[in-house]
Amino acid sequence: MEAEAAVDYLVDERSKAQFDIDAMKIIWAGGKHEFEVSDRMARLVASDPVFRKDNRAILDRKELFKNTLRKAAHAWKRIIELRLSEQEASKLRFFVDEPAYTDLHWGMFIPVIKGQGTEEQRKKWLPMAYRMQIIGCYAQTELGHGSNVQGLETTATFDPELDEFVIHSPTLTSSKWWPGGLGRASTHAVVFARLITDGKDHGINGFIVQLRSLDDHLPLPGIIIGDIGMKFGNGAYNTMDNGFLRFDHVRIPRDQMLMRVKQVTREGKVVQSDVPWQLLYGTMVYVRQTIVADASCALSRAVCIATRYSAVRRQFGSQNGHETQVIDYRTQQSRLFPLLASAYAFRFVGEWLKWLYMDVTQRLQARDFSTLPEAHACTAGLKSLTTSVTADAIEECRKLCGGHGYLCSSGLPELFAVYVPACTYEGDNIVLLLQVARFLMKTVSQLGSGERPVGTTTYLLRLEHLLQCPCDVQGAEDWLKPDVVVQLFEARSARMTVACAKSLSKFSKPEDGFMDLSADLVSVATAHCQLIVVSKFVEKLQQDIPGEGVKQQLEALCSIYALSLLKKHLGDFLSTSCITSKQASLANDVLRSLYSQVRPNAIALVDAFNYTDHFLGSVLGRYDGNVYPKLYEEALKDPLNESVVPDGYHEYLQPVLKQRLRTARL
Ligand SMILES: CCCCCCCC/C=C\CCCCCCCCCCCCC/C=C/C(=O)SCCNC(=O)CCNC(=O)[C@H](O)C(C)(C)COP(=O)(O)OP(=O)(O)OC[C@H]1O[C@@H](n2cnc3c(N)ncnc32)[C@H](O)[C@@H]1OP(=O)(O)O
Ligand SMILES: Cc1cc2nc3c(=O)[nH]c(=O)nc-3n(C[C@H](O)[C@H](O)[C@H](O)COP(=O)(O)OP(=O)(O)OC[C@H]3O[C@@H](n4cnc5c(N)ncnc54)[C@H](O)[C@@H]3O)c2cc1C
Repeated sequence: MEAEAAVDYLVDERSKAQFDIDAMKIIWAGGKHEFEVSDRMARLVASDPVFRKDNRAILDRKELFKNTLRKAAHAWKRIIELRLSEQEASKLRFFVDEPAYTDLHWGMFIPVIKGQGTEEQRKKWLPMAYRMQIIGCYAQTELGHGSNVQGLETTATFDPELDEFVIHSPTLTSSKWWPGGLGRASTHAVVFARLITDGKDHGINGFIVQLRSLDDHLPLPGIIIGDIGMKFGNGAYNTMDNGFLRFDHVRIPRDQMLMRVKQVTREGKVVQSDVPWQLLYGTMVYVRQTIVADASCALSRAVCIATRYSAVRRQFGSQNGHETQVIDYRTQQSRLFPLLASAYAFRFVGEWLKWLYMDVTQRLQARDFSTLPEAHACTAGLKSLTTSVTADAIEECRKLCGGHGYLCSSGLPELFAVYVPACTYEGDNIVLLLQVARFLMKTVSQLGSGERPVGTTTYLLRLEHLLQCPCDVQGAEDWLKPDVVVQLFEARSARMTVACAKSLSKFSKPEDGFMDLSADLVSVATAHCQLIVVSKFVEKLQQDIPGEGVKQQLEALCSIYALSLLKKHLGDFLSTSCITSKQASLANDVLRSLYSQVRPNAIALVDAFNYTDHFLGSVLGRYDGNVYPKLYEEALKDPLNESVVPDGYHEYLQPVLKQRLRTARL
């Protein structure tokens, strides 16, 4: 092959940018300090050979898992040696880019003890967990029930004589099934089980249970445990040991029941504390919030690959003697740029959701529980919306890269396989949207009773106006006015919510209405969540945005985000009479001109994500655009190319070929 020239094939593209890219990098990272930490951690990981990840697709399961254990141990060593802060450590984990048992230990086991344990329990368990002297997981889902948490079957029966709980799996379907880190690594779990005292069932609660010996890692008596097997895709989520777990009358001391929400006294009396019982679901609220922030990362990564490759790839036509860059096709732009805009939109809504979560946490500490329902609805709804869009977008980016997108070396197949379960874990996306719809229906039904909607539902206070206001678009330029767009999204959501509430009121039993109208309720919830994302993008632009041209780029992306949603859900907007068909047609014209505005900035807008080539893991998304020689290099690394004649030739190919010769002679 020809010697490789050190050329940046995207240099011309970069020179077209009309904004200060360094300023945009800081906006994307969420601040100067955040940018600096992220940049440093990305480089640290990229330069460390232990964190190599280009061989994941070809390792067998055992090698893959052992390799993950090695990486996790090495990461932990580096974290201690370099005295990394929590923020730095979590960035380091992000750039290592490999699902591992440590995610559940840090992301769920520690938070569940923090959120549902008493002061005493936190003092006892957290120091060991922080030092990783114990490794924990979150064992809620069972073979028979995941979404329906109240339907879990594992029992925790109090034995007052010995002051212990007996944890038991009474049926096959009560086996814990799915918890990450459970299969091989965890020594402990927070197990969700039915609390039974004196023959009475008090519902679900969390219990800290030791699973494996801290000396030799063997399962403790009465514990049957293992990995649930290979999951979708090679490499991908198979670095994680999702596990099964059965209990045969396993005894734990009474003080291992997490007692912030409910307590069991020495005599076996159950005392409900004054915090809402829904705090039992609090860890899920926390993780859903992190999943929204993560969606913008996965989406931006796929978009970065597809955008760079679309600028490198040429097919047909002629531009100054060259074939056309595929990024210049309007169809490519209309598929790609809304995804680029969504990446930025999800970034900003993720920042806002983090703030909302911190706010609700502080209020809970001060015993103000009033914003909990809204925090639940926002985290559930936005988790659902952003993960569904991101999963579909990764697949769209694969298609945007044509045939080469299907190669593992494009980075997209693995990204897709790792990402799609986000639509299911931490709550199936449809089940979560139904929670949002329930919250909206409740909010609307309480409007007459003087209960004031709060936070993201405040717009429902202007219900009368929103139900009849015409859309304020006369000319195409009106579509660029943020207040016009926000009001339109409010009107669509309000009208769909009220229409559904009216249909529900016709049922004598509300549960029957919820069953019958569930598909419409999901559409209502989606409309409400899209309104939140649009509004938070608009609010972000009302802040001080430093850097030449940065605000203008973000304004264009915000309009693309909103108008492409309008185009996609035109049926909603037309059927609720929120807009006319003439206005819809104007919106389409504006979108085309916005795509032209973004086009020269596209490469710089994805460079602003500041992803290293190591993190992207994609030949197509390389920073220098040097795609073709690298595709060859990657192909030649495949084990199939290790020998010129394949293994199996003599046994299976040659005889067939010879037989064909004989047949031919006949
Ligand atoms: C190799 C490298 C290693 C590097 C290592 C380096 C070291 C590391 C250092 C640092 C690293 C940090 C790393 C951190 C990484 C973090 C990553 C985190 C990864 C996460 C991975 C995820 C894995 C997946 C986990 C799971 O899936 S856990 C299981 C999740 N399960 C669910 O989500 C179940 C879904 N079901 C439900 O939530 C509920 O059952 C329901 C659907 C809501 C129904 O509940 P039910 O009570 O039956 O229903 P209702 O009657 O509808 O509701 C009653 C009432 O409650 C309200 N409600 C419901 N939910 C909530 C809630 N969550 N909060 C508040 N309120 C709630 C609901 O609105 C109702 O209210 P009303 O009565 O008022 O209407
Ligand atoms: C990769 C991965 C990692 C996981 N990690 C963990 C973990 O660490 N710990 C843990 O405890 N769990 C974990 N889980 C389990 C996960 O939380 C559950 O799978 C998830 O909550 C969905 O529940 P389910 O499997 O019961 O789905 P089901 O509820 O059985 O869903 C099946 C179908 O039924 C539909 N459906 C269900 N209920 C309704 C309804 N009321 N109305 C309309 N449609 C409905 C759903 O939309 C879906 O289409 C993990 C799962 C995965 C895939």
